[in-house]
Amino acid sequence: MHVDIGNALASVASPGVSRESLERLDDQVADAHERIERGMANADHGYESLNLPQRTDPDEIRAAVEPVADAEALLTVGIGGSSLGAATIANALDSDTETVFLDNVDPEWVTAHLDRLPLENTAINVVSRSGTTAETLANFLIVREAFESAGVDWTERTIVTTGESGPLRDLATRHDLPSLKVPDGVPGRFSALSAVGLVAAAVCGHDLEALLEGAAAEAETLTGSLFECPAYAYGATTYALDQRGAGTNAVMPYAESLETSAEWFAQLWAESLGKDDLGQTPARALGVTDQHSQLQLYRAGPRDKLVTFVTPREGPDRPIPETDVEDLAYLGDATLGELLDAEFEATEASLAAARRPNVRVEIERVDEYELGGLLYGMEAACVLAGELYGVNTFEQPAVEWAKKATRGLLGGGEFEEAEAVAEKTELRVER
Ligand SMILES: O=P(O)(O)OC[C@H]1O[C@](O)(CO)[C@@H](O)[C@@H]1O
Repeated sequence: MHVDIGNALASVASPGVSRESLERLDDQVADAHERIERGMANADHGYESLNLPQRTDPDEIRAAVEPVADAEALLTVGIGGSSLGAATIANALDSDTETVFLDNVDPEWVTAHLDRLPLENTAINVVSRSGTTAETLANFLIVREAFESAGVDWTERTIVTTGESGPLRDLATRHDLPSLKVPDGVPGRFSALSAVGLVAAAVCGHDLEALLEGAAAEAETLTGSLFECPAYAYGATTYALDQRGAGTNAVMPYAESLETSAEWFAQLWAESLGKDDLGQTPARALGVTDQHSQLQLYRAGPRDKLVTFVTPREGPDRPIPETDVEDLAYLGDATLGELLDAEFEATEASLAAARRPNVRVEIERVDEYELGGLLYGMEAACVLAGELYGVNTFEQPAVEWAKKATRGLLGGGEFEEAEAVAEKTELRVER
């Protein structure tokens, strides 16, 4: 990926970061890079994520999905990092395989998906590192029941990706299901370039080697300076802007195919950096659509955010037909791609003109190689930012409270968190 931080400089934006500040910060980047390199070399928890381009075995993944490689549809049952990486890749790339990601427990929504999928020709990709995530297991039990009710042998259509032990590992063993292991030392939000993210890509027929080669090429750019490494330029600049008041990072891809990547980024950024009262709030946006929605706030609201544009340099195009509507005649001389590019450049300039910080992240095009580089680059940026914040990037203790409360509310044990739910302070305003 390529990064342009020009519109984040103090000479352009407020909040902004001066070149001098970036040069001082670069010393911390160099120290952080040494810790990151050491962590990778030692395969330390979390840092191991940045070794995935070398660790992941595409042949092992293809072998596991071989029984369902011809599936008409793929149903992925997982949540958070066990779904978003796979969804980012699947939703970015064209495939004849219909993909559905069950990463919520909305009964109407789950039922609607199950009712319309051709279950006899649908593969089930159930993913959970722990194997105990309530949403994933509840949805898997419902999916299994739906297959049984339809007379389809779910054991012939299911691939399991999970940890070394736990209920899902037991299920795979009991039913002799094709299974893959969630790699040790890789938190879910950093696992897109492992079996967790690549089983879906394999079933969809995507080029796993190209995804990993793009990631490996991005890994080669990791040097000790933000002025030489795009990932570190992004991680350091967003950190510096947050330190200067940009507490929100609105990620705005200018491609429908990259919309899910903003959702994936949101988990990566929030769950990695949101600790010890620190962290930057990721907001999800989409270009051009949000120029007619959130741009008003970004350009004229509080000076508390930066906008991260993610844009492919090239892609398929389509001419706009001529029109006899005089005011719109200029459109007939253009293509949709030219309109999209003009709108992106205009919006980027619009923010700079209002001295609102923004960063441009570019990839050549939306293909496996470039996507692998983007995923890896943002992961490396996040690891660097975590080093600069001084937080524990790779744990997520704050999510456990609600899990315990949920379990307590459903009679799954005695949890004081569940009691706290009952003590909610109310001030109801009824219609
Ligand atoms: O893969 P698992 O263990 O089902 O966890 C799913 C997701 O839930 C979390 O643990 C947060 O609850 C995420 O970090 C993770 O990606």
